[in-house]
Amino acid sequence: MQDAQLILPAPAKLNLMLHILGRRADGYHQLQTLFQFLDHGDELGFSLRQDGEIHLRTEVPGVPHDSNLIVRAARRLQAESGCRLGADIWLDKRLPMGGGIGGGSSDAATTLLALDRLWNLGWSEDRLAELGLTLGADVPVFVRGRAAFAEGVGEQLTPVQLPEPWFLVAVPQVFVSTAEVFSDPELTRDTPPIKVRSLLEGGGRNDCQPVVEKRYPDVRNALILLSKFTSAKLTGTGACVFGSFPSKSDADKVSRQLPASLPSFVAQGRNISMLHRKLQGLA
Ligand SMILES: C[C@@](CO)(OP(=O)(O)O)[C@H](O)COP(=O)(O)OP(=O)(O)OC[C@H]1O[C@@H](n2ccc(N)nc2=O)[C@H](O)[C@@H]1O
Ligand SMILES: Nc1ncnc2c1ncn2[C@@H]1O[C@H](COP(=O)(O)OP(=O)(O)O)[C@@H](O)[C@H]1O
Repeated sequence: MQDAQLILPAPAKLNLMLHILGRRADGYHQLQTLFQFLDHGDELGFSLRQDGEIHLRTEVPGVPHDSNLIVRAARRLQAESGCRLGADIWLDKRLPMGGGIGGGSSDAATTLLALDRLWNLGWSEDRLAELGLTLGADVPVFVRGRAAFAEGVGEQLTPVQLPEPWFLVAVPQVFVSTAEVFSDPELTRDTPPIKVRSLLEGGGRNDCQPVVEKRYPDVRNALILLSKFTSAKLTGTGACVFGSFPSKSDADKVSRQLPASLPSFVAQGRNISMLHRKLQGLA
């Protein structure tokens, strides 16, 4: 990482609510969800290579080099732009994988924005978000970096201004498969659409929660534990669960009361992602 020319964050996100409205012919689900960023995330370092090679210098257990979303994002941007330059990339992985807080998607978005700069491509945000969508449904919101109400499969984004409370995010030690949750016959798929203006802070439910609670007792236990202190909810398809607090010290206090078997972290909700705040500072 110390050899990197450009070091950028890849923040986590929360789905403050997630409704499932229906299913498209291709099996993908139509959602309404509210994304807010957290001031906590991975960190990536980038250095230019003249030989066109893309090398992720950090090993990620369980994820082969070529299937890492960082490498896939870099190679896709290279192919689409016709750029002959390459990159060495380092990753400081802090976010739990498969946690519903978007670590992989955020890493991919940070890679797209970093290499657009490093390779001097001058791509628009629209073009980067469109390419991002081919990598995953959550990549566009990280490319745009603004808290948003999302519709479609998560790619139709309406920026929103939300309160920025402190969140306690508990991390049950299980891996939840997004595809498995979405293929569960018991999943609610008929929630009526709501209008963005009718959304209240923290309002709305997560339609995936009953299915995930049933399949993963550790997630259910985490929700029960956190519910003793505040209203607790699942983010995305889990496994992480979260609750909000008016101050960091309130959140820290509850974090200290959770059992050692349930790791957690405290972070502030942000309407502009820390990636975009850093990029604006560099501009
Ligand atoms: C539902 C969300 C909410 O944030 O869950 P999390 O992954 O964050 O938990 C995301 O949109 C997930 O996005 P992402 O994790 O990028 O999913 P993808 O790789 O695109 O899809 C994984 C699998 O989930 C199913 N899938 C995903 C998104 C969607 N709107 N409908 C689906 O049916 C599909 O079976 C797909 O093959
Ligand atoms: N850079 C990456 N970071 C995390 N996961 C990655 C990455 N690249 C590929 N993956 C794959 O994506 C899966 C989901 O990752 P992640 O984004 O952390 O979860 P979620 O979508 O639940 O928030 C992981 O299990 C892993 O196999």
